[in-house]
Amino acid sequence: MSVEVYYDDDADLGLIQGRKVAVIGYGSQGHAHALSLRDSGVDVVIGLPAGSKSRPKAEEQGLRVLTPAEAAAEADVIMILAPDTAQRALYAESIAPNLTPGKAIFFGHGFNIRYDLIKPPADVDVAMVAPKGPGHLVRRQYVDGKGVPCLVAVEQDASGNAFALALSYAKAIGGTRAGAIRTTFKEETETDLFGEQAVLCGGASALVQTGFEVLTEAGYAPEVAYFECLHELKLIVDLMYEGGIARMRYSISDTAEYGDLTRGPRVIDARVKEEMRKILSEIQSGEFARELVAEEEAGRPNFTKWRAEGAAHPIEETGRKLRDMMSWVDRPITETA
Ligand SMILES: NC(=O)C1=CN([C@@H]2O[C@H](COP(=O)(O)OP(=O)(O)OC[C@H]3O[C@@H](n4cnc5c(N)ncnc54)[C@H](OP(=O)(O)O)[C@@H]3O)[C@@H](O)[C@H]2O)C=CC1
Ligand SMILES: CC[C@](O)(C(C)=O)C(=O)O
Ligand SMILES: [Mg+2]
Ligand SMILES: [Mg+2]
Repeated sequence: MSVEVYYDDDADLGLIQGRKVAVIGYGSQGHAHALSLRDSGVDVVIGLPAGSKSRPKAEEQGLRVLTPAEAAAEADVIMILAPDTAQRALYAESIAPNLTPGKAIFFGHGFNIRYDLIKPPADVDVAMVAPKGPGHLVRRQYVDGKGVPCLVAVEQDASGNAFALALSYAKAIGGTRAGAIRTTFKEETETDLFGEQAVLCGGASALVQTGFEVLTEAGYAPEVAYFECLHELKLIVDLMYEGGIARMRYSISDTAEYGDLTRGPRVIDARVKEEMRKILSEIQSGEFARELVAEEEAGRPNFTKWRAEGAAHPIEETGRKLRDMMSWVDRPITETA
């Protein structure tokens, strides 16, 4: 199945330049969208609660900051870039009363629409512009004259022009420089959750921690285990990123490649694949979303405990010491904020 990809020449920047955009939230994605929209000639206002710690950052960058309700009231296009778990209450309290007919509500991830946590009225456009990369990279690429590919979707086309407007927004943040792929809220949400849970974040973190534990419990030095299980992962992933798994295998030794081909499938075996399918079905059925919402409503008791346990894992202390020896690992991820 082929996808539709749109580039700069397919998008009319004038559409978004003719609207006032409220960016609600000024974190990883919010700062990247807001600064790049502004640099693309768009009239932007930031919506943040009164006590938000992001307020000084946005103000230092010369942006006008209002409350979410005030920003939504002023704007024609309201981009929601607050945490997914905060969006339902934010929408009910501050956005819905100001989402008047003819406006557009945009998202950076489809979670709250896909799981019916937010139900906009029928007379507004509902669309998504979701960069496929962390916000700080989105901003850095824009500044460098490049862009991060993004997904664009329309859930509700009240104006008849929602896709063109979303594409225009994607152009303003650099997305169509690299390519904007048309998708649906359902596809973006389900694949994004699956990717971060099974492979990118959950799968990779568990693989690294487990490998480190096996080596250190067998008596090997934590420093050596860190290099083998975490540090070198970036070097290997960079090769995959540049030329696929085949390119990575071309670069490594025959010894490593033979071990990869024979041992990899023993680590990620049929049981792991079955578990991945189960994780996907929990995403598709809404079970994961219900669990996340319940955890949030209960005040994050498990989330907080598991986050602290992860931060206390011995690999973190070893990593801190070793990274001090690496002068090139010194570019803070927040530097564009
Ligand atoms: N991180 C990423 O790179 C990606 C994120 N996305 C999506 O983008 C969206 C934003 O995620 P992300 O950028 O990671 O979020 P962050 O956690 O980095 O930032 C959230 C921002 O929202 C503010 N905020 C918190 N609560 C509220 C509220 N009630 N009303 C208004 N603002 C609030 C925070 O302020 P304070 O500083 O006060 O907490 C902060 O400025 C999510 O939908 C996410 O799934 C999509 C692709 C990649
Ligand atoms: C991989 C994590 C992510 O989906 C992302 C940066 O794309 C997220 O939700 O942060
Ligand atoms: Mg993602
Ligand atoms: Mg995600």
